[in-house]
Amino acid sequence: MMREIIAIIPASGVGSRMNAPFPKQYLMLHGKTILEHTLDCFLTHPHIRKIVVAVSETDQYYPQIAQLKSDNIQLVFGGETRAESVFNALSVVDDHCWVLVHDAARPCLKRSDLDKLLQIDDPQGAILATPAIDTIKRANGTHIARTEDRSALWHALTPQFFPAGKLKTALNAAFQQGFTVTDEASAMEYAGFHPQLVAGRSDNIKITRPEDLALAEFYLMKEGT
Ligand SMILES: Nc1ccn([C@@H]2O[C@H](COP(=O)(O)OP(=O)(O)OP(=O)(O)O)[C@@H](O)[C@H]2O)c(=O)n1
Ligand SMILES: C[C@](O)(CO)[C@H](O)COP(=O)(O)O
Repeated sequence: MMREIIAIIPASGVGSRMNAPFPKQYLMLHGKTILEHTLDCFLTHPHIRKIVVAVSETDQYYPQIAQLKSDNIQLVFGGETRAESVFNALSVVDDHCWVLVHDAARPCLKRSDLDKLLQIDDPQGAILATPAIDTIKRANGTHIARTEDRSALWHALTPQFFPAGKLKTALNAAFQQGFTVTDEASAMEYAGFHPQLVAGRSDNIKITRPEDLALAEFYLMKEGT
């Protein structure tokens, strides 16, 4: 049976680490906003029925937001945290659907990675991730406490792919218990699930700091899916 797949794009952050005059998702790269680049991957996918974008109430009057309105894009208001923005987006998604949650700040996602994730039919869900390639240190203040065994450590990326009803319940439980959720998988883990790790491309970067812009511009220029 074909699953009904909805994309959720949390795009309500302020981008404080970017130190830009406005939220980083509205910065332009190659003539488009970062948000538009991110949406392209989902708007052109035949198996994604709808895209829910969580935007902030203060940004709702941006001209770029007005241009977003289309038949398969629905806007909701984000929350104080990324997790709350995702939860608000889930409120307009039926429980039986599957949701692909992807950061607006990750515009370099390739269709090949999206398709890899969509092939997973694991009831515990799945996330794109890349294995740690640097030596990882645990800090004690400004000094090294110890070196971690990186053989089983992965960097979580997005999209993260879950049954909508399970994710809603997991996020709600995490909020109720005051558990800090920095990605959807951590809420699902808190609920006792063990989502699958799907190896993704390392160029699926999250634009976070000013130095990330030039790299994203390069990756977006590169051909290939
Ligand atoms: N309350 C929030 C916070 C973040 N996000 C979104 O979550 C994604 C990843 O978050 P991050 O990179 O941390 O973005 P910001 O929170 O905007 O950045 P910063 O932490 O530097 O302020 C971004 O697309 C951001 O817009 C969101 O929808 N709602
Ligand atoms: C969801 C995420 O991109 C996975 O690595 C990351 O947790 C977002 O963190 P941020 O501090 O909200 O950027």
